[in-house]
Amino acid sequence: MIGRLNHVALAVPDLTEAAERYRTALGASVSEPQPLPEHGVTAVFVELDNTKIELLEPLGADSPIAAFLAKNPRGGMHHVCYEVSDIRAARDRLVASGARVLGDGEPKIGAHGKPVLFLHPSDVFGTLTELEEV
Ligand SMILES: CC[C@H](C(=O)O)C(=O)SCCNC(=O)CCNC(=O)[C@H](O)C(C)(C)COP(=O)(O)OP(=O)(O)OC[C@H]1O[C@@H](n2cnc3c(N)ncnc32)[C@H](O)[C@@H]1OP(=O)(O)O
Ligand SMILES: [Co+2]
Repeated sequence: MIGRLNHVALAVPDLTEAAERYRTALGASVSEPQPLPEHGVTAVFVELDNTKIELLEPLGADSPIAAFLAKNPRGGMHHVCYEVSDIRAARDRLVASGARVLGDGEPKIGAHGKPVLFLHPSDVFGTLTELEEV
């Protein structure tokens, strides 16, 4: 069911500083900032040969990553994202296995313009897990 690793997301306290560090010290190709108000974050993507790194900073008062950054003020690994071909079938299979889907359970459009869902970290061994339909 799950396919490629689409991205690994890092929450950072300062997106501009993090993007610049990836560009200069790590020599990476980094996208321009992408505000995602419906998700409460601003994101950039670091393009790698085999996957992407998503750098995230909070956007707005109700950002879902604010509590994470309060606990991890220097930033930290926030979630992984796997690709699936049918996100509703994947959701239904995971819910049938006892996993909780966050939000109202309906896929939302993510940073890549594709439907995404999140599984509660407690149901996937402590790692917040995103699915993206490709
Ligand atoms: C979709 C656009 C973009 C894309 O790729 O396209 C993105 O990826 S946007 C990413 C930002 N959006 C989300 O993360 C949405 C899903 N996340 C959530 O709904 C929350 O972050 C949630 C529910 C996972 C945690 O919310 P919050 O931290 O406010 O709640 P708690 O503090 O009560 O935490 C509950 C429990 O979960 C543990 N936790 C929290 N965040 C993480 C994490 N990133 N990885 C692992 N575990 C996490 C937290 O420590 C608590 O554990 P407990 O043992 O109960 O103390
Ligand atoms: Co993501």
